Amino acid sequence: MLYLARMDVTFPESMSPETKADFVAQEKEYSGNLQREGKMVDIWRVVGEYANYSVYDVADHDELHAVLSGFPMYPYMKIKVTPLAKHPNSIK
Ligand SMILES: O=C(O)C[C@H]1C=CC(=O)O1
Repeated sequence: MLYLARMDVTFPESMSPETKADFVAQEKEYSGNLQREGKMVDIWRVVGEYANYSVYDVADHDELHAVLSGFPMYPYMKIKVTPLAKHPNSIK
């Protein structure tokens, strides 16, 4: 099943730059692994915001929840998920 997720990240103002940098590095590794596994199909930055749109190809809602809640930044994210179905006009 395909899902579109929008993730907005907000760190507490009290978080140190070192801790933020550590989260960014952990996130990059986790995200890279998901992409290599084919579970994250794409990820795009929302221009001007600390947010992304990303597309997931996973078995079901439960697997998506496991993937999303595994992000190191998960406690600092607001996530909105939209399930995707094939559009009848798609030529792919
Ligand atoms: O930079 C971000 O958008 C936050 C984070 C969420 C997924 C990911 O790969 O990075």
